[in-house]
Amino acid sequence: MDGQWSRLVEWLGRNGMKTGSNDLLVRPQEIADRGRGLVLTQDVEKGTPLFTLPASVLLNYKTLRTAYPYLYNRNGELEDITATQLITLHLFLWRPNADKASMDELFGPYIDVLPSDFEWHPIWQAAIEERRENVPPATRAALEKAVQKFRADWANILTVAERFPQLEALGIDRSDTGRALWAWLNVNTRSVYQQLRPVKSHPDNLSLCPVLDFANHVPDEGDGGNVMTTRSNSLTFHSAKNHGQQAGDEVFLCYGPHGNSKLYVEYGFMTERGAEANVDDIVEKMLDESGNGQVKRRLLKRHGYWGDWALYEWPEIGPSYRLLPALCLISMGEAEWEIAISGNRSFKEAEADAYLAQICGHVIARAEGGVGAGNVGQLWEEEARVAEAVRAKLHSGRSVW
Ligand SMILES: C[S@@+](CC[C@H](N)C(=O)[O-])C[C@H]1O[C@@H](n2cnc3c(N)ncnc32)[C@H](O)[C@@H]1O
Repeated sequence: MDGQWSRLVEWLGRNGMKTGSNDLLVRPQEIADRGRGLVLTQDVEKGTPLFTLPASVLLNYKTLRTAYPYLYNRNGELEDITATQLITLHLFLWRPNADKASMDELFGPYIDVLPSDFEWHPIWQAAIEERRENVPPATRAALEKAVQKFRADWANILTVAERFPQLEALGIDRSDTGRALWAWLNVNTRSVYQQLRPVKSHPDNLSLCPVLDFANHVPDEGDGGNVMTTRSNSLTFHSAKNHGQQAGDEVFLCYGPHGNSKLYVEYGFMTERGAEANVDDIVEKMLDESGNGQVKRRLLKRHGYWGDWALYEWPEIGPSYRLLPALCLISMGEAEWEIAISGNRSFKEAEADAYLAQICGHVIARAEGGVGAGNVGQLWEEEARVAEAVRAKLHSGRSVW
């Protein structure tokens, strides 16, 4: 890593980044159970700028334009391929072979420090090894969705490659799905949101960022550093705003307010913070069995209360609030429910409590059969724990809504 890091810093310097000891205040280091992480090279106050990446060293659809100009329209936007797919294609083409350096003239020294494999990642195990762990239903559904997303992205990359002789000439090995997934997982586990297009929510708003992508996740936003971008698309990483830190301390980034199921599926790791259990499958079944299932489904969708029903341990023990209208619809007439949802009548919480207790029972029972090692075991254990906690709160007579 030392040699690769020196080459990366040298490349960053050549491309306009300030890399002096007072400009770049971090270096990568192996951290137990987290792979590599970023550590401080000196003591810092809270909110200190740790480094600035100029726009030219960020790997995104804008900086790839010189390599694939024929994929862009007159306004400089991608036409037939998404940013995720284009970056995946670029990494696929320039993945280093064995111990050799990447031959990419644009981003070679950066591509050299990307992870050498993702064989430990659940999406890899599902998509390449056809291996499915026995995980809770919502985690399984999310995993299948991610595998489908990868397959669709790879299929479109190949379709585009066929249409453009310039791409075909680069010699894409269509059968090398593992190489494609290596590239795709790099994008999906390491890119950060960066607004590159006028529309904030556009899916092409993402960049792979050298150095920053060594930062590991921390659940509390205030314990992680802050990413600030400028109009010229350069990016500065500031240390945590909650506290100062000392030389040798790890600096983190909060990847978002994600529960362990999402962290497991998307990033392949979990934290110790706050168990949760998604109960979509159980509630769907209860609604169907209560009669008029299709009408109830449409009603909940129309009012934005369909799905994403969960039990939480953090920041407070209880169900997601959106579960209340869904559970009330099990026993209420549709007309009566519409009056309640419009705010003109309140929901009957006592009835919802009874259904919630049933749901907790289901979660606890299914977790008994769901054993597994490591992360998988932890997912099941957390489901049971949160369901027991919610049930205990119900039994104590405290309101859970
Ligand atoms: C953006 S990279 C961070 C750098 C990475 N550790 C490396 O070695 O290159 C994201 C990956 O780091 C690991 N990771 C991040 N935060 C973690 C944490 N809090 N605990 C364990 N692993 C973590 C996961 O493998 C995740 O997919």
